[in-house]
Amino acid sequence: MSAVPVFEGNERDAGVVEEICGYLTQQPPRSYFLFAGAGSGKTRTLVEVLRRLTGVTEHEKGAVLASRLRMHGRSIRVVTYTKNAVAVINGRLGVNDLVQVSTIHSFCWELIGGFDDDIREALVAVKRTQLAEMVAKAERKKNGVSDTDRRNFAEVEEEIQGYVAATTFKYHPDKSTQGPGAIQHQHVLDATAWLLHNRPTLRTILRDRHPVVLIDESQDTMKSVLDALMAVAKPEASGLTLGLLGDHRQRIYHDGHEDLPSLVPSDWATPELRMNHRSQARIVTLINTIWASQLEGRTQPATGVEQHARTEKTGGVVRVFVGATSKSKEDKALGERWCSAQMNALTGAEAWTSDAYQLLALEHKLVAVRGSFPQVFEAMLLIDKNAAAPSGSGENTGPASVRFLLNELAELQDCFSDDGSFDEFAVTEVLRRHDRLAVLPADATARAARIDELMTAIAEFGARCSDPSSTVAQVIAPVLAARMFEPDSRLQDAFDDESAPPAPPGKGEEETKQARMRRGWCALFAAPWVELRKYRRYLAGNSVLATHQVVKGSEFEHVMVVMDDEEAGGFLISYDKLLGGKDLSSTDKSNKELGKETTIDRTLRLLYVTCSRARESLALVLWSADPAAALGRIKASGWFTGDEICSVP
Ligand SMILES: Nc1ncnc2c1ncn2[C@@H]1O[C@H](COP(=O)(O)OP(=O)(O)OP(=O)(O)O)[C@@H](O)[C@H]1O
Repeated sequence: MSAVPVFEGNERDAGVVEEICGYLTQQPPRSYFLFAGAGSGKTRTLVEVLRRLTGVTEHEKGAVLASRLRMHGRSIRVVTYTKNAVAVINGRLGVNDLVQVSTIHSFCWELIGGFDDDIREALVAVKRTQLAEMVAKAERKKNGVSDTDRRNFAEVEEEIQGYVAATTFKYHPDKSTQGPGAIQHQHVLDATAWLLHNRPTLRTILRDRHPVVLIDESQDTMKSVLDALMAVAKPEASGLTLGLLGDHRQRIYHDGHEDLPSLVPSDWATPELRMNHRSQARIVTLINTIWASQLEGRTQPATGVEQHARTEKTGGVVRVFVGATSKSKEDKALGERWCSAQMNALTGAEAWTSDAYQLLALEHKLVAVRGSFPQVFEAMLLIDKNAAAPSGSGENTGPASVRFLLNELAELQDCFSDDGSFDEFAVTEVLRRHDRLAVLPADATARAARIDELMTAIAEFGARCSDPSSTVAQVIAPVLAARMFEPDSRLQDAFDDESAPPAPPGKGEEETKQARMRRGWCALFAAPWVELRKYRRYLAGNSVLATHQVVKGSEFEHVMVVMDDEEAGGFLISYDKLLGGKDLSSTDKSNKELGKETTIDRTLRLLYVTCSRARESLALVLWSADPAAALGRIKASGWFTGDEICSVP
C-alpha cells in the first residue's frame, strides 16, 4: 500500500496541483470546482497545472494529454476576468500553443463571430424574452402600463428591428463598435449563452476546439454563459471538461451566481486551497472571523475553507476607527488623516504618513467625492450609467458620446505647460493623430488662415484650461467654435441646445430618457473642468483611489478601507448596517424571510474582499450615523480586540 502524502504548514496545499492534474487526465476526465480563497495563489496553481498538462513540466499523464491535444489541433482554454489577468497568465506560462488564454468576451466572440444568421436569431430571441418580461412586469403594476413603459417597449422593439435588418454583426472585445450591426459586450455574452443552449453544433465546435475549459473568477462570471457551459459539461452532453476556480466570498459583481458552490454537480471534484500566502496572521484571522459570523440579516451560508497564514507571517496590525458621518467632507478627510497617523505610530510604516498606503473607497460615488470629481461623475451617470464607472472587464473608456472630452481634449491639454505655453509640435501631432491635418485646405492662403484660426482657438483653450474656475462649457467652446475636431454629434447637439435642464423627477415619478440625458449634458457643461482630468484618471484605473477593478486580484502592503454609506449614495451596500450603527430596514428583513440576498450579504462580501487585499496592516474607517451604537456593537461582535477599536475624535 502506498502512503498518501500529508502536507502541513506552508506546504498544506502542495498536493492540489497533482490532484487537479489527476482529475483532468483520468478517463473520462472529471470537471472540478476549486475553492481558492483570497491570497491562496490560484494563479500559481493554475499555471502549474497547465505546465504539467501541456508537457512543459514533466508529467506522465500530462504528456499523453499534450500529445493528444497536439494531434487533433486542440488546446486548453483559460477564461479570465480581465485583460490584465490574461497578460499575467501568459507571462508566467510563456509561449505555449496548447493553451489559449482570453477574457470571456474574446472567448465568446471567437465562438460565435461570423455566424451572422445564428447571432441574429439569438439576439432577437433574447430581446423578445426581455420584452415579454417587461410587458408582464408593467401589467402587474397597480396603475397599469404607463406612457414611459410604452416608450421603453418601443425602444426594445426598435432594437429588435435593428437586429433583423443587420446583415453582419460587428464587435470588438476591447473597444466599442458603432454603426449598423455593431453589438456590445452584453449582446455577445447573451447570444453565446443562447446559442450554446440551442445549437448542438456550437457545442460540438467548442468541445472539438477546447476539450478542457478553465474559468478563473468563476464567482463573478456572467451566469448565463456559465450555466450554458455547465450544461455542455454534463456527461450526457458533449463531454466538455470544465474547471471553475473561484471564491464565492469574493463575489462583487451582480453577473455571477449567488451561491455557486451549491450549484456544483455532485459528480464534480471539489479540491480546496487552504493557505493564505498574502497576509499576516492577524489579517487572515480577521477575514476568517468576518466570513464565519452569524449576523442578523445574513442569508448566504458561511461555506468555504478556513484559511491558514504562512508560518512566518505571525504579525499584522488591524484597527477599526469609528466617527460620525454627519461631519463635513473636509472634516472626514482630516479624520482619515488622523487615522493614518495612528497607523503610522502603531506600525512604524512610513507609508501611512507619506500617502503610500492604498485607500479603498469602493463605491464609485464615494470615490468621486473623495477624489474631487463628484459633479462630472454625477453627469456621466445621467448620460450613460453603464459606462460612467470603470467595470471589471474590458477597457474603461467612459460614455461613448463624451469620448472627445476624454481623448482628444485630454491629449490637447497635455501639450500645455503649467505656465500656459504650449508645444506646437505636440499639438500638431495630436491633430495628425485624429486626422485633422488631412482636412486642411489645399490652397496656401486658405490653409494659413485656417491654421491661424486653429492656433487662436488652441491658445484660448489652454488659457481656459489653466483657470481653475473654468467650467467644461467654457473650455470646450473655442474648440467647438473652431471645429477643431469631430466630436460625437450627440455632444455637439447637446452643446448647441440652449434649453434649460429639466427638473429632476420627484419621488416615485418616472423620467424619460431624453430628460435624463438633457440633465446629464447640462450638469456636465456646468461642471468644473478640473474634475474631468481626475475622472479620467479614475476611469483608467490610475487613481490612488481604488475601484472594484483595481481591487480584483490586487494586493497592497497597507490598506485603509473608508466606509461611508451617506456619501456612497447607494442602497445596495451599507457598512453602517453591517457594523452596527444602523438597524435593518423592513425590506432587509423581508428579503431575509424570502431567502433573497440582503444588504448584509453584499456588504459582508465587499468587506471580505477589501480586508483581504492587505499584506501587513489594515485600517477600517467607519463613518456612522450613530457612532456610539456602532462602537458598542463592534465591541460585541468579537471581530476585534478592545485595543483595536478606536473612536475618531
Ligand atoms: N505557494 C506560494 N508560496 C509563497 N507565496 C505564494 C504562493 N502562492 C502565492 N504566493 C504569493 O501570495 C500572494 C497572493 O497570491 P495570488 O495573488 O496569486 O492569490 P489569489 O489566489 O489570486 O488571491 P485573490 O483571489 O485574493 O486575488 C502573492 O503575493 C503571491 O506571490
